[in-house]
Amino acid sequence: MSRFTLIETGIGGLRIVERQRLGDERGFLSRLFCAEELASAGWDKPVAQINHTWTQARGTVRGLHFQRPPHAEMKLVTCLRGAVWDVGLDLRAGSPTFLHWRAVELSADNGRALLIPQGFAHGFQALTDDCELLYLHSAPYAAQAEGGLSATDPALGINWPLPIALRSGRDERHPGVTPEFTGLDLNS
Ligand SMILES: Cc1cn([C@H]2C[C@H](O)[C@@H](COP(=O)(O)OP(=O)(O)O[C@H]3O[C@H](C)C(=O)[C@H](O)[C@H]3O)O2)c(=O)[nH]c1=O
Repeated sequence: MSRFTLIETGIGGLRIVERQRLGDERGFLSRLFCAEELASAGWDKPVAQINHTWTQARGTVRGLHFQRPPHAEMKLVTCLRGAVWDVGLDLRAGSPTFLHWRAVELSADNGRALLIPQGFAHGFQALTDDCELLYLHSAPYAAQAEGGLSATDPALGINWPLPIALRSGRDERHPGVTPEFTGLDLNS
């Protein structure tokens, strides 16, 4: 009996993962990850790296980040403290939903995760102070393959729910999409 319910987002492979919590008088147990159960969700590689971020201020935006092939990675993003508005953006070359994005609220209360396939950019906005996220990555960090797009690019039209309170200098300097950008070729 799977502990996960997968919800399609309308963008192929980008899925919301609802977790079943097993509660009792002490509290609950929740399964964060299961290779066997999430294979059907498209997580078909070992976990290569696990990251933990803390974002102090409500309104902060991190992203939009991606790794270029052959370092493209899947991410399973879960919020363990506070709440975030989490965005997956399809950058797959030739995808019928190229440059389309979906957002979902992840929170410590709802325990859900966003499963982000290879070829996507990821970003989020903190909806509360003191947000902590746990990231499972299917590929190791490869600084030389890192890419970023502007979270405020009008061509993407991401309607962040709050005024953007803070971004890193690097995130503020990410470019917008250009006509020359045809996406990430996952076969390269
Ligand atoms: C992603 C990553 C970064 N780093 C180093 C690179 C920088 O020296 C420092 C902070 O990196 P950055 O500002 O890119 O981190 P975030 O902006 O918090 O990126 C995070 O938020 C966005 C929304 C994401 O999708 C990233 O995957 C996630 O890591 O950690 C590492 O050492 N390992 C890593 O896996």
